[in-house]
Amino acid sequence: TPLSHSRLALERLIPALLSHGFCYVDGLLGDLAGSAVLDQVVEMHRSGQLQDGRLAGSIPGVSRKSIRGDQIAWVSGAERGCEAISFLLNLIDRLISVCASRLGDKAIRERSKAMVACYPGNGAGYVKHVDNPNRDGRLLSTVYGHDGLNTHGGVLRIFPEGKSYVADIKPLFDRLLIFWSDRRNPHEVQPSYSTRYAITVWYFDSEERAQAKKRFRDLTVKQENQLSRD
Ligand SMILES: Cn1c(O)c(C(=O)NCC(=O)O)c(=O)c2ccccc21
Ligand SMILES: [Mn+2]
Repeated sequence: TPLSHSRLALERLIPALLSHGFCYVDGLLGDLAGSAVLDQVVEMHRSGQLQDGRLAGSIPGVSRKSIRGDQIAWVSGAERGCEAISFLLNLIDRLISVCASRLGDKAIRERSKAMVACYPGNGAGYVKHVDNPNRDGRLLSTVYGHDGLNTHGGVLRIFPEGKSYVADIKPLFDRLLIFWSDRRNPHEVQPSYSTRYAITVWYFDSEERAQAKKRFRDLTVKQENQLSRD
């Protein structure tokens, strides 16, 4: 029920985010809805809707599979066959909106589309990175995992900035992880030896997002001016 979800947010998520910078909850949707989401993601994978993750700059002679095996698709939730994913996104939206007002003076008015990701279990993972290293507006990363119960590898390891410990979080079925997207949370996906599914949504800090858009506009204008002078 919605009440229990907002209480969950208040009692669990907010204190953890403020003290550790990340937090996960298990059993977010429950078995029935959780399985429906997993079924829709598996069907997207089976029907070839997930494409190879782009390489930053393709390295000649190195086969893509060896570096990046993740396959992704961006969904709004309105697509046919994404009804359960849409239900998940609405629930996460509600959770985040309850959190937003209590995470300092952050206004969260927009989010990314959902990135449906699959690691095919060939040992591929994702190198250590920060989601938002340069103030692109992303405030919170949410990762909804539903790996099969037998997870071989594929652990998400977070290296909380300035802390002496790391956090190893398995993408278990119906688990939602939330963490600050900025430099506080460098993280990696360790090599996965079984098919690993996850849905990621990023929530924007409206102020930071507006400034990032302005910087990008100024940069574009500057480049156009430079081009017209060349
Ligand atoms: C496929 N994939 C990712 O898995 C993560 C990521 O950090 N995942 C964490 C996780 O799945 O636990 C990313 O951050 C990411 C960023 C851009 C493109 C693809 C990406
Ligand atoms: Mn990431």
